[in-house]
Amino acid sequence: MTKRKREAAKKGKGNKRSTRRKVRGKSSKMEAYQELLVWAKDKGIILNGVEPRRIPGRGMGIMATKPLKENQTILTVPSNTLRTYETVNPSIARGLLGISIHGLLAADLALDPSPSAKYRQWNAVCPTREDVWDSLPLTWDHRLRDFLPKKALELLLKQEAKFSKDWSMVQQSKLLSPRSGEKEYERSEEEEEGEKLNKSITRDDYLYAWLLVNTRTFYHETPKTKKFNKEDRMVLQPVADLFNHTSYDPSAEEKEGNKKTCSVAFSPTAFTITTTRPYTAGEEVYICYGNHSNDFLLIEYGFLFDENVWDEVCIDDAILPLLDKSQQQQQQTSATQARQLKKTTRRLNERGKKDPKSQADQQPPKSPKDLLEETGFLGNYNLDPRNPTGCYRTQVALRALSALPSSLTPQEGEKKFRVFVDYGQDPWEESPEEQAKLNMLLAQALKQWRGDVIEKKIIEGLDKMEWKEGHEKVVGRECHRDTLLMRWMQVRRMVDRALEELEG
Ligand SMILES: C[S@@+](CC[C@H](N)C(=O)[O-])C[C@H]1O[C@@H](n2cnc3c(N)ncnc32)[C@H](O)[C@@H]1O
Repeated sequence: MTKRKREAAKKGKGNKRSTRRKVRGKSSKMEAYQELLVWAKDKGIILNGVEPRRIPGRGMGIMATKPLKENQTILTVPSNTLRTYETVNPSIARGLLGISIHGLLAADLALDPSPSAKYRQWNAVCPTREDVWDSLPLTWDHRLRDFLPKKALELLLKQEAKFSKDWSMVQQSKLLSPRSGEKEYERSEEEEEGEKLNKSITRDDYLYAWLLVNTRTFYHETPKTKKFNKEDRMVLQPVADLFNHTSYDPSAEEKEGNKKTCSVAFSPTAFTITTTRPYTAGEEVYICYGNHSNDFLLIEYGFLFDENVWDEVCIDDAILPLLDKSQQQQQQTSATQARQLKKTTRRLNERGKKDPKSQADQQPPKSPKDLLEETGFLGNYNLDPRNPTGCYRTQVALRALSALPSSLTPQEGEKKFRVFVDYGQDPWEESPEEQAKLNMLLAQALKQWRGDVIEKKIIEGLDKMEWKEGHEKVVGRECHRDTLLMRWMQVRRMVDRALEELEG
């Protein structure tokens, strides 16, 4: 990878999607959103001082067209315009009993051309299949999964399992199979409706619809949806789904770029979006999809923030090798001790004496890993901008690693560790040297991880791939690898910040 490209990736440039989108049929998109406005007005959707616009790098978004005050309702979407499980074509709903609501809405989008025609203006402003394939890792070459951070990979595998379940229900339903032979009897209206479905959809057609639903639905709780699992209480909302996401840090009111978003509310009659601060004309108006890390935003929404106060990175791959190593050492020590004890016992037996050690004393001492497993603290260690030197679980793991070797007996070590975990007191705090040792332990683990994994395995690994599209050694698309590289630059930044704190 050239220096220029790497710099571009670092700065978050080189995003194919934004460049291509700017070039692709600008005027047709302009018309599309204007048509959407006419359509929305006709449906009773009220926009007050805001309009959809193309935003470079973010597809469509919502802009203030005039100065807005705080607490101003800027969008009202009547409930009867929502696409819900109840608006799904009845033959699809009947054919997919038991599927998730997500899967059902996706089937409706992919299979039913008549509501698609009804929502033509809305469909026209949705991201294209190419946009979705550029940005969402579920569609990427599987070999790139080796280059995803641990949490991102876990999320992706869960998402894939959900998708596969829904797709296999669609495949097993009769909705895709062509009917054999003409029916002799007169068909009912519903059967005729069913006949109109687009039955030849492929996995990719369904995946596109499924990912559109994934990125555009809103939580919707009504007396009827309350009987569903939380994740099934979802609806699609035309126009409201054009709001982009921003994060907000309530603890840093004055921080630049830290914008309050709008509030979203729903009643039995409508969804409303209301400003929570003033906006100037021409400013993009965001909502907040939740306090999400960049791994989450990447897998679920297909983008990364440059600065994200809710970001975090899992450092299990830095900490778990330390725990494994200390467990191996522990096992070796225990084996040596057991051999010595056996010898002593044999000698005592030969002399007709009893072994003075009780059975309890012969139990091998617990390793830090055993202790963490026993107390529910094994794994899920994270760094985040709010806790640059590791989350509470990381602090627990460091204490388990330090307690045993630094105490006279394993029992004493375990007691010290349990004072921290069970009683919330920190014996390490009393001694600056001990505190410094904990910091050093973490700093060493992070440096090793940065060198061996982030630099060598990931960044060099991505670099080694041929960066020219179409070359046989290429894995995935250039924009996919750029995104991965960008993510790892962010991870490395978080690690460096932690090292500054730990060593500074
Ligand atoms: C609910 S839609 C918002 C409208 C969308 N931009 C569009 O063109 O239709 C969610 C998608 O918008 C994009 N998006 C939302 N917030 C973004 C942001 N802050 N930066 C970049 N892309 C964003 C992502 O592609 C995400 O999957």
